[in-house]
Amino acid sequence: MELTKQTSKEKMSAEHLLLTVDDADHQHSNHHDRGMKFEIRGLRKVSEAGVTILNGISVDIPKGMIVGIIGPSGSGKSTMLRALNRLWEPPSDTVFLDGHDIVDLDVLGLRRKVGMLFQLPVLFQGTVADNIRYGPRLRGKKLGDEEVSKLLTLADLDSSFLSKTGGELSVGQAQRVALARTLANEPEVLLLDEPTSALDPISTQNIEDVIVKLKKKKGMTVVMVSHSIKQIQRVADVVCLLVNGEIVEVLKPDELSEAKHPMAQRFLQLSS
Ligand SMILES: Nc1ncnc2c1ncn2[C@@H]1O[C@H](COP(=O)(O)OP(=O)(O)OP(=O)(O)O)[C@@H](O)[C@H]1O
Repeated sequence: MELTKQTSKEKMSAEHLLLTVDDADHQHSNHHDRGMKFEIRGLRKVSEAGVTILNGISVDIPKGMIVGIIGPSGSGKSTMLRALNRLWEPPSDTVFLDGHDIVDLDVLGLRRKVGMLFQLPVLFQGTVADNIRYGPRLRGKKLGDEEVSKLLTLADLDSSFLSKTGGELSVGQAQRVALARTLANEPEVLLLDEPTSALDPISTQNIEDVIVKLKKKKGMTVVMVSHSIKQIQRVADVVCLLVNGEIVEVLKPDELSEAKHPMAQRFLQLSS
């Protein structure tokens, strides 16, 4: 994968950060039946108290890529992520999905296309199968047992989980059910807000494997907030460093040690 090389200063002053992808695997795969791109342009958020939370973020999130978002606590990572499916409503003309301003899209349709997974899974009452059938049922589609099992397999769980309830699952298993439930909506993009921070290393690896598989086999676009530099290095194709509501660096995972911004360097030193 080649990203257009820019100096840090050029990056900071660029109106937007354009990632040019030249990824042989990305371009020549036949499996890419999912994935949409986001363009974020000058995204700002100021709190009611006048505090700047996002300070004009501009970045492209290309189709079929895993984009990692890292940065210190309170830097605006979750706020940025939540703008992408309008859990926080961004201003018009700032977030575009395949060229469409997302505030003009039907919000439920947007959230089907742009699925989200949080730090802690919250399962609905009923069985695992009920949870997975929930989203499609809202659209009048009844998933058969085979389809439900396939979704479970995709999330690395076997059919023995179908009849279990939330209380019978570990947090890691529940997170995989939450992932299967999101995948039941056939999303094109996955937003992941620290999806493994409550999980043990094995469950973390399971989720990471599924995320990478979804990108490779389905061409899913993934935006992942993580506090773990190592995780981002394992999973992401490109990393955005967010400091004080601004993207100060866009790097390949193996270039993270070359981050120039002082806050970014400090964060990276403390995290590694
Ligand atoms: N609705 C809101 N009103 C006021 N302040 C907010 C609101 N939402 C977020 N903030 C503040 O904005 C800043 C960024 O929050 P955000 O949760 O996006 O950061 P983060 O980088 O995801 O942090 P963490 O890594 O701790 O989860 C924080 O200082 C937070 O307190």
